[in-house]
Amino acid sequence: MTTIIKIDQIKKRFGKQQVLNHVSLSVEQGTIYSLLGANGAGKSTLLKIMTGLLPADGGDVEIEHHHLPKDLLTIQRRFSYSGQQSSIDDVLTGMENLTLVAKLRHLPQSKVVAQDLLARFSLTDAANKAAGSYSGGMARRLDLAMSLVGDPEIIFLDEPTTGLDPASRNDLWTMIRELKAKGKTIFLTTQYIEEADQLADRIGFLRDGEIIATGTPAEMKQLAGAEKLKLIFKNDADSLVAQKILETAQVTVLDPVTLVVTLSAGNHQSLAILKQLADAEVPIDNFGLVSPTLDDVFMKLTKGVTQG
Ligand SMILES: Nc1ncnc2c1ncn2[C@@H]1O[C@H](COP(=O)(O)OP(=O)(O)OP(=O)(O)O)[C@@H](O)[C@H]1O
Repeated sequence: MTTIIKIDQIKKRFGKQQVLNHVSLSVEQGTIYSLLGANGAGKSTLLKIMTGLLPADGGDVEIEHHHLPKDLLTIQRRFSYSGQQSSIDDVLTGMENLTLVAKLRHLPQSKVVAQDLLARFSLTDAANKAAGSYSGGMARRLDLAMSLVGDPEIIFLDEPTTGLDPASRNDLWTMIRELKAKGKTIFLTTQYIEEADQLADRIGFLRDGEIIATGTPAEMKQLAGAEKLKLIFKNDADSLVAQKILETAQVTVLDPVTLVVTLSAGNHQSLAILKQLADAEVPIDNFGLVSPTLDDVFMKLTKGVTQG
C-alpha cells in the first residue's frame, strides 16, 4: 500500500480554544478513511487545513509527497473538497451547475463531462430543472458530482450524508463505494458511527481535537471488549439455576429471564457454557452471540464506559 496523505502533529487554536492538538494520521491510496467525531470535535477544521483552506498553527500536511500550503497550486487539481455548505447555485439547473464547474476547471467538452456525471449520479431526468427544486438527496448527489469534475484522485467529503433520509444516505454510500472501486482515495468526516462502519477501511476517532483511537472497524470494535453470549430462559427459576451453574463466569442479569455472559476466554467459551447448561438439564429458550458495535466503542472512548 502507498501512503497518499500524511498529517503530522497538526495544531490549531481559535482564540483561547485549542481546537486541534497534535493530530497525526495517514491514509493509504485507494482506501476510505473516516474521521469520526461528535459535533465540535474539530473534524471540519482538520479537513479545511488538509485542503489548504485554513492555515495550521503547526505541523505538516503531505499529499502525494507535496506539502501544504507551500505546494497547494501544484497539488490542488489532484483533489476535491465537498464542504458542509453546498457549492450548488440554486438558480442554475443541475446541467448548468456542472457545466460551469467544468468550464472553470478549463475542461474541454464541458457538456459531455456534465452529462456523464448526471448519468452516474442518477440525475439525468432532473438535468434541466433548477437545482433549488432538488430534494436533499438529489442536492447532495449533485454536490458530490460537482466535486468530481476533473476526475480528482483524492476526494475530501465533510459530513456527506448529514440530514439525509436513510434511502438517500444509502444511495450516497453506494456512490462513495463506487468511487473507491475506481481506485479513488476518500477522506470523509462523519458523526455517524454506522457510516464509518459501513464505508471505512480505517477510522480515526477525534475527540476534543485529539485522535484518541484509530484502526479498522473490526479493530475498533475489539476495543469495546469481548463478544458476549445472550441466554434467554423460559422462566425465572431456570434463570436462577443457570446463574448458580455459571457463578465463576462473568454474568450480567439483563432481566429475570435474560443473562449475558462475557466471553473473556474467547468465543469457544460459549460452547462450554451451553454444554454446562445442557448437562445440568437447564432448558434454554433462546441464545445468541452479541458482537460489540462501534457504538460500544464510542461510549467507552467518549464516556469511559462500555454498554452491557
Ligand atoms: N473560524 C472559527 N473561529 C472560532 N472558532 C471556530 C472556528 N471554526 C471552528 N471553531 C470552533 O472549533 C471547534 C471545532 O469546530 P469544527 O467545525 O471543526 O467541529 P466539527 O467536528 O466539524 O463539528 P460539526 O460536526 O458540528 O461540524 C468548535 O468549538 C467550533 O466552534
